[in-house]
Amino acid sequence: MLVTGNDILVPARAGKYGVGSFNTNNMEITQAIIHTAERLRSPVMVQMSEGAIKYGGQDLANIVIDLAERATVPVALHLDHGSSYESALKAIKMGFTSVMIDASHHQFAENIQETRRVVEAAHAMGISVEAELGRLGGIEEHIVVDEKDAFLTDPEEAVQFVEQTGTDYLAIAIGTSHGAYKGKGRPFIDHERIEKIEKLLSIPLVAHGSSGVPAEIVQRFRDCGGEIGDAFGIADEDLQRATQHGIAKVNVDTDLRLAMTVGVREILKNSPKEFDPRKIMGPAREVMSKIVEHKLGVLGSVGKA
Ligand SMILES: O=C(COP(=O)(O)O)N(O)CCCOP(=O)(O)O
Ligand SMILES: [Zn+2]
Repeated sequence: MLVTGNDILVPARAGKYGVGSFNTNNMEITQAIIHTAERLRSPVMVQMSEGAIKYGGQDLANIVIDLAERATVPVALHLDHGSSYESALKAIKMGFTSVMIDASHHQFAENIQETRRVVEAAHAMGISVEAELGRLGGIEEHIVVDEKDAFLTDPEEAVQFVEQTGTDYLAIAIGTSHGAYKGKGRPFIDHERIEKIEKLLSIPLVAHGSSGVPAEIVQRFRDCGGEIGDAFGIADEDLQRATQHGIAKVNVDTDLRLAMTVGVREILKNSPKEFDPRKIMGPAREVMSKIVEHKLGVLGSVGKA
């Protein structure tokens, strides 16, 4: 059933498990997310960035909404990284049941002001809101301590921010970063910071940049002609620890991008005569479903619906 983000994330925070929030850009990605969640009796969030909305528009949103409405588990449609009040309202008009206003690149006061505007409008329409404080940035050994802190979320500021905006859930910067290159080996995650914020805030916390970039998928990507550098993602153990301390929404996009591409490349490489889209996108959907299944297992949401 199609529900709001709060309907899914408030129980997740209370139950100390994470909910995967997977980006979609087409039908097959959407099916892999929702059908796998149904099979595993797991709540799930499907998110579209502004880039996905530009690419697929209401057509893609309607695919998500239709699958979500018919799903036997709770599904929310979430705007990922909404860049303005107007973008958030447009998404709500399109049928989104959760919206992010990402004003984290503004000064603290402006972030509060912009976020509060969206919260007031969204709440008037029964839609829940994600905001962001702090800035995602990979943490590398060479970044000195004070620079590192400039990126990461300040726990005391987070309390003020939530009190003054009324946001339903908060994306915090804890050392993760978007994309396939999150730091050598096992990227740094500031668990102490998460645990400080957990003690101060009772709302669901959000981790962006949480793809695991599994070595097996990276190798398959290379083996079928893909070119990728030293790619590393967030360790399963780090995600599991974070979900025990307030992280309830976990963003994953890169893993599904890699999985879909591996599925397509392997078919095109191994079956050069193939040009039936169902025989190309179908296997890609399978590779993605396996990634979703693994993630839901890591986050502990299996059987929670
Ligand atoms: O946190 C994440 C993804 O993290 P990941 O790269 O670790 O999967 N996201 O919010 C996904 C952002 C996708 O935006 P766009 O469609 O504009 O490229
Ligand atoms: Zn993000």
